Amino acid sequence: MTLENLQLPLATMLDLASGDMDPYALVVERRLSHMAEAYHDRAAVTAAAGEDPVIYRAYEADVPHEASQLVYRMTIIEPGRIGDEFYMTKGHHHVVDSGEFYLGTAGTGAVVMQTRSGEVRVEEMPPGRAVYVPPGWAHRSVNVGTEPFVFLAVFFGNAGHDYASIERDGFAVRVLADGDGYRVG
Ligand SMILES: O=P(O)(O)OC[C@H]1O[C@](O)(CO)[C@@H](O)[C@@H]1O
Ligand SMILES: [Fe+2]
Repeated sequence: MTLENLQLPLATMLDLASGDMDPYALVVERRLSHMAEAYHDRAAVTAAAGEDPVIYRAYEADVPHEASQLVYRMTIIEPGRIGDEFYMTKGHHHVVDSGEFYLGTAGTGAVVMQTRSGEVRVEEMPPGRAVYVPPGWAHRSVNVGTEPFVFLAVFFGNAGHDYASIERDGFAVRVLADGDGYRVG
């Protein structure tokens, strides 16, 4: 066998508590201004706009975004709220319908999943809980706690990110503060 057409194996240190990776590339850093329309409390968006907080970021291993590849990332969602709505990711479908594997590693979070016909499921992702997002389900992760929420995601290299339908229609449910906890409203 020759190495000519073979990619070399890759090893990455993952700090499960902080989300740091080594080696890594910062592939996502989203501030409020990158997703202001996603939050329902417009006055709270305006109030936080000046500070324009970083809501989340993601580190990715050096895996090509191609078919047959498995891309892996650590995502860190900061604790915080815009009004009564917790910090969350923008959310997307995959361009090529394909599943995604999640593993909660620190903090307290949940993932909201929704089909194109409007069916919704919410799963909590405490450290050690794996959630499988099947093909055809849009997904948004939410930090419902007071510490950074960290999770590992693994998805196909050709999955792509389709933001348009979520930007247009949003998710059918929101994850909102409720006393010390949260409710899905
Ligand atoms: O692409 P969005 O919706 O901004 O969310 C980013 C997060 O979503 C994922 O792609 C998982 O679906 C994470 O790996 C990534 O960090
Ligand atoms: Fe995804």
